[in-house]
Amino acid sequence: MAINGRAKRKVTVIDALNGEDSSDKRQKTAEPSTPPPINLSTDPLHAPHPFYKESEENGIVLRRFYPHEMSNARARAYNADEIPRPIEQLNAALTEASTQRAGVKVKDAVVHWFKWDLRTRDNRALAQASEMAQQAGVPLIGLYIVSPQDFEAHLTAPIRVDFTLRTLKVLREDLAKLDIPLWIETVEKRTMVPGRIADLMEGWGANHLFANMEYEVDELRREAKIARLFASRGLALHLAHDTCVVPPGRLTSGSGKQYAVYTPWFRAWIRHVHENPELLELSEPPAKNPSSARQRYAALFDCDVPLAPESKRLTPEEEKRFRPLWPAGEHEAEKRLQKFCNGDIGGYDKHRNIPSTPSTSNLSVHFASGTLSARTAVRTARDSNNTKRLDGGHSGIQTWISEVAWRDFYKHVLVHWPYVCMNKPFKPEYSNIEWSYNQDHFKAWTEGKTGYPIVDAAMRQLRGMGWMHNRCRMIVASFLSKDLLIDWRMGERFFMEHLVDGDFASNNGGWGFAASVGVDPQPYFRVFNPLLQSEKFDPEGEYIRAWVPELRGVVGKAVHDPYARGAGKVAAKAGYPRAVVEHKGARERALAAYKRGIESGM
Ligand SMILES: Cc1cc2nc3c(=O)[nH]c(=O)nc-3n(C[C@H](O)[C@H](O)[C@H](O)COP(=O)(O)OP(=O)(O)OC[C@H]3O[C@@H](n4cnc5c(N)ncnc54)[C@H](O)[C@@H]3O)c2cc1C
Repeated sequence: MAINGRAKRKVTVIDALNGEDSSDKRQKTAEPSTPPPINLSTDPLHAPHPFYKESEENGIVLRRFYPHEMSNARARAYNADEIPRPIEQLNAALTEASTQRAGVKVKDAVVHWFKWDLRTRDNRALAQASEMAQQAGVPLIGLYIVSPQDFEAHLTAPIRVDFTLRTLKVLREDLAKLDIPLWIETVEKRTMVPGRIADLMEGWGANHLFANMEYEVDELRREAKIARLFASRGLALHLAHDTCVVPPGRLTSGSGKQYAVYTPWFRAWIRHVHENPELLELSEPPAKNPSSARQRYAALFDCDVPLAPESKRLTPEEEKRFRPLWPAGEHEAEKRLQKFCNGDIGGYDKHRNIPSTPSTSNLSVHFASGTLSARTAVRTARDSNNTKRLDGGHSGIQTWISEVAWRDFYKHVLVHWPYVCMNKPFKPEYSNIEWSYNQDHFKAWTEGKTGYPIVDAAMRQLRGMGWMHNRCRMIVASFLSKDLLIDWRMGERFFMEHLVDGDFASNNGGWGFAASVGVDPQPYFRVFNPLLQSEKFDPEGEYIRAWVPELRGVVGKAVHDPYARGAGKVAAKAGYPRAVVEHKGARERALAAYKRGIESGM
């Protein structure tokens, strides 16, 4: 299936280099123990960005897995269509294999590869796999690969890994009721995943593999590799669009360009869904396997869900704290969605910015893990409205649907501007800002000890729950990148390492917005004042007192700024820190640094 296709391409840099694309080469050679060599070529497309050392030394570019930070020229070459995007490379691989794929006969079984689509209901590729299996009268097999190196490379938080493994248990049980086995296997080296899947398929006598698309760069490149490998081994790979309501690449402006601004994009999104109602049609869950599957694939039904890799394991205390907060599996997602659509969605537009009230859906973990599809969510919300239009009727429902659409938006961005997935900001010139790497300040931020109560409450919520309210995500991201002038990518990384709902596109998009380096961002000269944000969105200080016990004894509005509002003694006695920076001065410093960086012309 070709998507995001482009009729005609200019002569590309790749062509000019006789097919040598350093990023592809990296995929073939990168072994985590030996970082890829630094190419200090003077060719601007291959030379690193002048600040590449800072990004490596501060854990932003993981050299165990990836090459150095690319030059701005290389990012711009993607924008100028001079370097093929990973999605285009995947489409090319799928197109190359299309004739061969069409000729592949169904043999003994059909396989669905679960990734971040851990559900049986409304799962596009799973439904297609089931249909093929049914038509051929053969069993369907589920497959899940645990890839510890992907967890490392993608900074997957232990709480997210734990949620995933618990979800796999639910999924395995649900599939078993349909006599469908779920085979779960750990593959230590991520470069070995394609070959291992092919081996498993051959071992099971299965020729067809179905999977849903993932839009991050590593995954697109891996799938391109699988498409080619499968073609060489007489197997067939089928990919479906599932995670977004509108598949990436479908929405373009009047002049044929991808949208980089949300509002017109959202109007186009609404129009497109109204014109293509099938986008909100739900897929059938898989059908029951023939009972012979139980004998034939008996060993696959015995498969255990493994423990998390050691570096991603929760402590017993964390397990006790987190697990009741985040019940796993698609049934929980369904329950939560129904409850929200029958209740809080009504006041969502009014209350969603108040972090002390449970007014948002708390469904992000389910969207991120694929225990809930965005289609089901939008459709359920729409059906609880008094109109079939997504932009009509109840304003709480409309607003919620428009928030779910942000998730689509950031995935569309990722596909068209893939270098955002390679540690580059959407606007390459924002790479030239001279960030601070002050470790004391960064530590104070991560620990919720900056002396700014709203920031500290939010960071402690993140550590305490593995989740943070959206308003607070914006406040702490702005504080890190502007008040502390710390490289926003350190914050982006810290979020991924701690969020139960960590999703690359939404996290990167959110950081890009708040740090003013992303697509459709806050202008850089708009710097959140943490005190004003605190007074506006937590007027009574309930959120602050819930998460910062040192300030529970502070009465009234002093809780927003205890040392400046006469509550210094209480705060100091309870051990609450003084502000690490003074906001007004920090703001001036940030404005100057942003301006200098943008105007530096690198
Ligand atoms: C700096 C920053 C980092 C973020 N990192 C992530 C992340 O890693 N994973 C993640 O899912 N969301 C992220 N978000 C978006 C948003 O904060 C969360 O989706 C939201 O707080 C989740 O709570 P909820 O499910 O109750 O949301 P609701 O308010 O109920 O919204 C419903 C759903 O819409 C989507 N959504 C809502 N707001 C946004 C948004 N601004 N961008 C993208 N999708 C949105 C989410 O899937 C969410 O579950 C980030 C935002 C910022 C500012």
